[in-house]
Amino acid sequence: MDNDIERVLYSEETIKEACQRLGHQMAHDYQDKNPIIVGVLKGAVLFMTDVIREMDILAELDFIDVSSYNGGTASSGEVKLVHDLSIDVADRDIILVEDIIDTGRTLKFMQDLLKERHAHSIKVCTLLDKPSGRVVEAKADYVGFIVPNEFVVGYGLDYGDQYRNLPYVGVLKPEIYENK
Ligand SMILES: O=P(O)(O)OC[C@H]1O[C@H](OP(=O)(O)OP(=O)(O)O)[C@H](O)[C@@H]1O
Ligand SMILES: Nc1nc2[nH]cnc2c(=O)[nH]1
Repeated sequence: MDNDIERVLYSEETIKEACQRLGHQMAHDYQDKNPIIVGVLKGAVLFMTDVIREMDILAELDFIDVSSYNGGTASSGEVKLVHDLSIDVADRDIILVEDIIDTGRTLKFMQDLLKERHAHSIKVCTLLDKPSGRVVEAKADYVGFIVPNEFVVGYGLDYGDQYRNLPYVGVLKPEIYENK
């Protein structure tokens, strides 16, 4: 799998430092609020499990599965709810945890859903933010890294549902796409 990577953008060590920074900041901001921390499947799984270990506060965890990339490098433009939350979010403080914000469509979809369900507050923590990809307005409150306009994989992020288990974030060799 390592052989398919052209360039590492964020190493394991760099990601660990970002998880500590973001986790400590959120723990400070959410002390005594008992937030619901919502991981967005599947991409945010690795980031979510690492960042919550840096948060020494009471919190509930939940997951939502939404998808719009169909395995390729371009957004289909249509966000689908694959699996819903299990906790009622009404009057609760929500932290959405994402691996990446690119076009912003996924985040907007989830924010609209949580607002409809009367969440008390909604904040967003993302490992990666790609502002150059935006199609709709979307902003995160806690950001690990601003990424260049490239399709990245690893640490939860996939290409064709592969590469999620790489411990770092990188860019694939061009021939991997060409051979598909
Ligand atoms: O800002 P956007 O352009 O909407 O892209 C961001 C979303 O794309 C990826 O999810 P994807 O739909 O690929 O599902 P996955 O997490 O299961 O891989 C990623 O995990 C984000 O949720
Ligand atoms: N794997 C991956 N998924 C994405 N979803 C939105 N942008 C990206 C990206 O750069 N890489």
